[in-house]
Amino acid sequence: MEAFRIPHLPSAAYYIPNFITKDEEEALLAKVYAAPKPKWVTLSRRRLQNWGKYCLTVDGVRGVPSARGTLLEPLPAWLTWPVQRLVEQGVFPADAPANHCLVNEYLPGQGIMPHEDGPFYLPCVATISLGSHTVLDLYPPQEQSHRDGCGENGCESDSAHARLPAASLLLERRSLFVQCDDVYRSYMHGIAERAEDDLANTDGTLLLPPPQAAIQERSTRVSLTYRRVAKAIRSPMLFRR
Ligand SMILES: O=C(O)CCC(=O)C(=O)O
Ligand SMILES: [Fe+2]
Repeated sequence: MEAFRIPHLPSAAYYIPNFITKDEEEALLAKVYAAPKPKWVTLSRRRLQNWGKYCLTVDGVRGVPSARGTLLEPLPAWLTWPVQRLVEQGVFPADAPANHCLVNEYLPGQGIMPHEDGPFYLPCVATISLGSHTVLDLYPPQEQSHRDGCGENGCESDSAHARLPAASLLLERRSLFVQCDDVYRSYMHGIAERAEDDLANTDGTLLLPPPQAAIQERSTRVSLTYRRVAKAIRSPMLFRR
């Protein structure tokens, strides 16, 4: 992985262009869009699918995260081969592979507020981009008191937008982006709500290689974000009284 390390950032962020082939991208997108309608959670700025884990409410039914714990269910087969490739690539160890995947869909003009993914997961997230590039902004650490609401993707911050990103990274379609350890724990990441990106005019450092044209129009992007749930309970039976 060292060969793919992004310079000028703390330990550690990595970028691998063309991590998957065009055929693999097409097959993954077909599966994402073949998922049953109720699998989609529609938020104001994007839609998402949650695979591999679910949480219990105090009543013991599926629902939002709670102190009762996180339960794991196996990832479907179509989301499993990338898990294996991430192990082969050295992103996750073979004895602790990714066991959870959030699938995000962004239409042009949509994004995600600056946030951190939080202690729910081991400090490493691997993102495969499908269908479109995007530009991901990384924001340097800030005071605890500025952290706002917490939800499915971690803790968000409105105030981070007011600051300049430490880096803006071009994530091409079919690429892999990995953030671990210090970057995972202390930086926030977000995607500005834009329909196009002016790659000649970013606030922070832009990841090379530069594309042919400075203005890149976004199309619909689907991201597969693989993580490992830190502490999971494997059997719902534990919750029966
Ligand atoms: O779509 C992306 O690349 C970022 C998604 C993200 O930050 C998340 O799911 O927590
Ligand atoms: Fe995130």
